[in-house]
Amino acid sequence: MVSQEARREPGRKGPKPPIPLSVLTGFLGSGKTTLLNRILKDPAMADTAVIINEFGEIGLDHLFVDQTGDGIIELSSGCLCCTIRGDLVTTLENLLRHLDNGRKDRLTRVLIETTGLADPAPILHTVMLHPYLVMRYRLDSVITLVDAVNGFSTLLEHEEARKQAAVADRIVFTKTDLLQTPAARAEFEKLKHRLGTLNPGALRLDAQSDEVQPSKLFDAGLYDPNSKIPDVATWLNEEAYAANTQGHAPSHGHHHDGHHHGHHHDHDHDHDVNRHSEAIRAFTLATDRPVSTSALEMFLDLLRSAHGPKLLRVKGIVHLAEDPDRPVVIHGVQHVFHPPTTLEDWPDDDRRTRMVFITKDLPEGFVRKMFEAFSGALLPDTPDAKSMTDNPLAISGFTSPVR
Ligand SMILES: Nc1nc2c(ncn2[C@@H]2O[C@H](COP(=O)(O)OP(=O)(O)OP(=O)(O)O)[C@@H](O)[C@H]2O)c(=O)[nH]1
Repeated sequence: MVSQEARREPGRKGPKPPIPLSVLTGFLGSGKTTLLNRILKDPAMADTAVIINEFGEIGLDHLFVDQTGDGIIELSSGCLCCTIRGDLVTTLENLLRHLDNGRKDRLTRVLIETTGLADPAPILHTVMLHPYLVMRYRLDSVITLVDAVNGFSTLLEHEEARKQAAVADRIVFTKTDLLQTPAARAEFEKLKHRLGTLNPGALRLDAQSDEVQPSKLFDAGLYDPNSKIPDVATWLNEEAYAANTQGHAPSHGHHHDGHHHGHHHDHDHDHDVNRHSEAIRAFTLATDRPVSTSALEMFLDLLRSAHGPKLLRVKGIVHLAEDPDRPVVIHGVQHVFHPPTTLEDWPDDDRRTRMVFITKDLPEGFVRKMFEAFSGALLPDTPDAKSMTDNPLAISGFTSPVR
């Protein structure tokens, strides 16, 4: 699987390396087509297949994308995340078929542009859950465009926008050239602060600067094709989560459901920003203690079966008790986890188990307690482990298989 790719020597026979697949998302009018047009001119984008999802009876977006020909595939008459996932599977299969039968020479990456209202998770699931596609494609980056002018109010008002921001590996600010007034710039600061809570680990880029290039947008996955040693530190970016936790005192972790702040424009305090987005949290768990394989499986199984929809994104590297020299990498989007990957070695001296979480309506304390019950204090009758296994709701989670 992917770890084979990391070990592959040029010219050696074996399964073809998986093709990186990225998702370009962002709210309505955030500038997806504009950015796409710009990066498609870059020679690094040659041999990229772009799948554009239209929503509405007559697809128009492809008319505005400059490049024509084989590379652009339009999927219309529905939204990828809802009704036309089958079309996406067929399209991805056809691309492989063309590659395998020689009708297409090279396919270096696939980029899927979603509609502005799409939840990216089901699109990622389409690939992760497909037994063949998951072998031939690997999830590389989720790139989320955020309008610097309207982004703050969009985040406040639209759940889809918050989800798009929360699952991103890259956040690209668009329209920063329009931040002309002090008020607009102050609003932009609030937007950045809010994004820091939703998703502290994503690399931020400005569409108006030269930094928005394929090399910065892509290759955000664990595996850099140019390097044999996976860059786990960059991939997890756990320091960003730590800074985020320190920056937000625990007393701000709760929200006031009974009190809705209808007007949010002139409030800058965390409690006032938005009661909804407070439900999305980003945090990290770490432990020095090796984790047994069964404990890891139970923890993940319970999490994803009982709380799957609340796990917007989970990434981690785990020190297994049974195989301490070969860490296991986990990666999940909601209830769907990639098959865990075993690395041949630790990427650096840090051999702790580390996991980063972006959750919705799932408090950090709950996940932490559960993790401690299964990992740290795994002795059978510690109070935490006991309370977990005594919980009938928790037990029901054990029944579904870990992929
Ligand atoms: N000033 C400025 N305008 C921008 C920028 N990026 C995009 N726009 C403009 O914003 C409008 C919307 O951009 P699009 O690229 O069509 O946005 P989109 O996300 O593809 O839109 P939908 O497909 O409707 O979701 C267009 O008028 C663009 O010219 C930017 O960085 N600065």
